[in-house]
Amino acid sequence: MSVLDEILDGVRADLADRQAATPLDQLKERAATLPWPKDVVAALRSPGVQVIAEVKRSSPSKGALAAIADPAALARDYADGGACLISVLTERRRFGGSLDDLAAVRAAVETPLLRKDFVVSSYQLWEARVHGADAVLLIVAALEQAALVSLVERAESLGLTPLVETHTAEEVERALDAGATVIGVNARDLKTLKVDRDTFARLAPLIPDDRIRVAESGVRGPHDLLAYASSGADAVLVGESLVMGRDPRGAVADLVTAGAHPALRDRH
Ligand SMILES: O=P(O)(O)OC[C@@H](O)[C@@H](O)c1c[nH]c2ccccc12
Repeated sequence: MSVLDEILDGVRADLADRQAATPLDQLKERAATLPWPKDVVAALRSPGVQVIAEVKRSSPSKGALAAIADPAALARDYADGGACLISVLTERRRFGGSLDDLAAVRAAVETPLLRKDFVVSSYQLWEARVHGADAVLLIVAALEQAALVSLVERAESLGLTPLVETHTAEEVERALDAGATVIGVNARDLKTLKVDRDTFARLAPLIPDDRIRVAESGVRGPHDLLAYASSGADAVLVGESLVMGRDPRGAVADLVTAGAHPALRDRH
């Protein structure tokens, strides 16, 4: 069984518990009282390379990364540093996250938020909405094509922008067939956890210019952002190097400054 399969088993078990505790109708009623989600596509289309900063306590590859006692405070640092989108891991077993983290971050910042989890059911889209997300991650490798297509459509109908994550040429094809506007290329293979920073450069040419290309994982600092930018990235998604550093606000600001270099402007 791959790491991804193991994660998905745990995700489904936790999901079943939450579904037993909170009926879908209750989530729908709460969602109806909330403002419409923010326009994440517009935020990602701003000039230059945008920075997506991630709140992540641990990972299957490295174990514990950072305690993050106060995710809201970290998110405020990310927002002050100029992040265009904040990703909040909500998976509990391997990443140490929760929907409470997402809600706490929502209460603290105006920046658009991404629910980062292993979404396998539309119930999780409603949860994302109710806890303040504007975007959701959909991982192609975790979903049958029919499920991917319906989750993309359902997310959009709830006002949530799907970030559709790929790792191979075939997965890019599936993301495009599913109608994804925002396509992520993860340098990390979720089946083996290996990182290959060349993955983005290989797959980016397969993604048409009218889509938004997000390079995910492995960004250690501005030089990695610039390398991804030269291969066509519109945004980079950064976790580990931000949560492990002493100055997350400064680290985001340095990335934002690199991404705002005049040579990288007006890519769209
Ligand atoms: O911590 P990094 O190497 O900067 O990577 C961030 C992000 O790309 C990574 O957390 C991630 C990418 N895709 C995922 C899917 C699920 C969980 C986590 C992820």
